[in-house]
Amino acid sequence: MLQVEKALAAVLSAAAACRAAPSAVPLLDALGLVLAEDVRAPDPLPPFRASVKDGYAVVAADGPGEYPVIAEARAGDDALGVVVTPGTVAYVTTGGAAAANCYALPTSIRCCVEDTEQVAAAPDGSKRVRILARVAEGHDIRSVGCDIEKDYIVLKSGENIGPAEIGLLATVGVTTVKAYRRPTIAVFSTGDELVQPATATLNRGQIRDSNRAMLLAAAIQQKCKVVDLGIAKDTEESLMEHMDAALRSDADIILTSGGVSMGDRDLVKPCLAKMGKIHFEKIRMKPGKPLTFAEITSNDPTKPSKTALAFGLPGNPVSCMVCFNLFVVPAIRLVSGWSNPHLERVHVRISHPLRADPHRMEFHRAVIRWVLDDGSGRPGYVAESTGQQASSRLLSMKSANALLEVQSSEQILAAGASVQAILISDITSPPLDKLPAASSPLSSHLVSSAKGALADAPQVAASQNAEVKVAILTVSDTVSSGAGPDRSGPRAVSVVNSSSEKLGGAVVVATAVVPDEVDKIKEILVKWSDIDRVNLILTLGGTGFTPRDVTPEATKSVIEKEAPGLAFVMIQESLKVTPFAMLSRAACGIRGSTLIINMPGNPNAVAECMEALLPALKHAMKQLKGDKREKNPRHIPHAEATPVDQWERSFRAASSGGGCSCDP
Ligand SMILES: Nc1ncnc2c1ncn2[C@@H]1O[C@H](COP(=O)(O)OP(=O)(O)OP(=O)(O)O)[C@@H](O)[C@H]1O
Ligand SMILES: Nc1nc2c(c(=O)[nH]1)N[C@H]1C(S)=C(S)[C@@H](COP(=O)(O)O)O[C@H]1N2
Ligand SMILES: [Mg+2]
Repeated sequence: MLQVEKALAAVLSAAAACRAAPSAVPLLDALGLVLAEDVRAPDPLPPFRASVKDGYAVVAADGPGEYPVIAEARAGDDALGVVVTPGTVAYVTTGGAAAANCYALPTSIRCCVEDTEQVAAAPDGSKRVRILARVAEGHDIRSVGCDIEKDYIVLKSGENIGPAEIGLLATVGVTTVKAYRRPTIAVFSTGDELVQPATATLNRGQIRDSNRAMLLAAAIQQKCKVVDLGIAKDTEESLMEHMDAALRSDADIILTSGGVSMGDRDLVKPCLAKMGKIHFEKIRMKPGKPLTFAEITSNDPTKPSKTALAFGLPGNPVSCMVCFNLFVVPAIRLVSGWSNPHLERVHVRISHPLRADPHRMEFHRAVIRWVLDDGSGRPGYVAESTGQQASSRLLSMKSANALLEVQSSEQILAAGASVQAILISDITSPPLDKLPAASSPLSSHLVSSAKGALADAPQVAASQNAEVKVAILTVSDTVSSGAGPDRSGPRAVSVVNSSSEKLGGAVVVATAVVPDEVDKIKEILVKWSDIDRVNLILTLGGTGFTPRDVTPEATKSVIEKEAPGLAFVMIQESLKVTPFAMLSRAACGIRGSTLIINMPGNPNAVAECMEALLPALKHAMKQLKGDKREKNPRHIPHAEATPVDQWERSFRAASSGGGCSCDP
């Protein structure tokens, strides 16, 4: 079975080759598309010296006083011929032209009308005004091109076009733009048991087809054109007919659901094999294991050869939808020109215990929301499960805005543990009557739901009472820039959770990702140590020899006492795994009552290093808390020791013929 990451990599490499050619798109139709060209400003903005506010153009040297108003330049006027000379002023409005050729001298605009007083008109009826304040030259004037310079590249190829970008295109006069079109997606369901959703009465053995409507909606939500190809029977003939129809529809992506597992009439895979190349057909994930991915080619002689990405999604509706989000959405994004097609991830804290699957990574459906206190005393995201997670139970997808990535393990993740959440929808504020009020600290909610949820499971203390509060810092330019997923952080969370008891009741209370920069690393180490008072910080990555590897330097600059023994043991044990372990310059040490341990960035390294440290970490944690009883396990308390004359003892040993190392 393929790992999820490897499967996604296979999908993305195929999708990259299928990227649709860019085409000219009218301005408003470009919304949501990806730009396929750089866009330059043909002229400066503002094209003339413009007033920032409503007020008066004055000669700066004149200063406060009463002056005749000789002209008016409103927004839209060209203000040509308006010349403000010493002893005169001109009324201007925001955006009104105040170009240099309007005024004889370098002038300033005293824009705040509030800094002036209207006075009675002159006997000849001309307007006069009292200026109350002195102004510096150029004050409140937008110089030519101060917002956008001529020839400036306002938008680059590869950028997503949202409303602001549409505004920028309009600003520089672009009304048709080159952009990547969204793929066309053909959808059909498979299964003899399926009937149309409109079927009022179901005969025995029949179920309504839910997946097709769901996938069509999901594709439309991704701004794709869709082709609805109905329901295929569980026969090779019907399946091939639907596949051909999908290719004839010029679809870039074909989505089928059902018939990809081990059943004797699961015929989608053999059909895909006949029509093209299957890239993979089983994934180590839950739900969604039977997902099949292929590239198939139309052999319609009347048309140029066309290759389409074919996803054989599992029949169970939840499996189908989870696979759509994890694999089809990134493929759509890449075909549509996105440079980073990955789904957005956030770290969340679970508000009740979660049992991990022992064999496969699980994508647990959840509703995440932002709360003022996520249980660690600080604001953060909290995740509520959508309940029973059977892959046939579409209710477990209802309202779900995230998939919690639960690494496979024998453990139960404690309430309050931190996991990575993959965003699959907007984070909306749920109806308050459904969830505890945002202000109530999560901790009270944690304890009640933990007690109820898995009474028989070994309860680990909820985070705020945790014996050992752990924080995990992923140090990586790649992950912090969003160019790739954080594989080490979630793995470290899982390792800590599975070692919780051996660590004396450890819970991950905070996770973060920073680039390989000393200041950024130091800042969070100091905050977690001095403010949040966590007991143990694990940093992941940046301990090697590359120029950007600076985690040890950052760590040494914040620790007060070194703990070289920990680094020694990690390397010693790691050398049994890889000779490259000698390349880790990991540093370990103590700041206040916080132990900071650098670990290598390889996801396996965390488990390997934690394994090496476990025998002594619980002891170390207790010592850090000042637990005086925590001495060497073989410690003989002074009070009980019978006084021994150490010299006498050595003399006797030496003179008893036992010989001594210093004897000639
Ligand atoms: N379009 C659909 N709408 C609703 N339910 C469906 C749909 N397609 C399949 N199912 C249901 O999903 C379950 C699995 O269907 P099927 O056996 O075809 O899936 P599969 O791809 O072979 O994967 P697996 O059998 O491992 O779930 C069945 O209970 C089936 O009735
Ligand atoms: N246990 C263990 N230690 C390990 C590794 C590993 O995979 N497992 N990777 C090694 C490698 S390849 C390097 S380059 C150094 C530094 O890795 P880092 O720069 O990600 O910290 O850690 C080394 N130590
Ligand atoms: Mg099946």
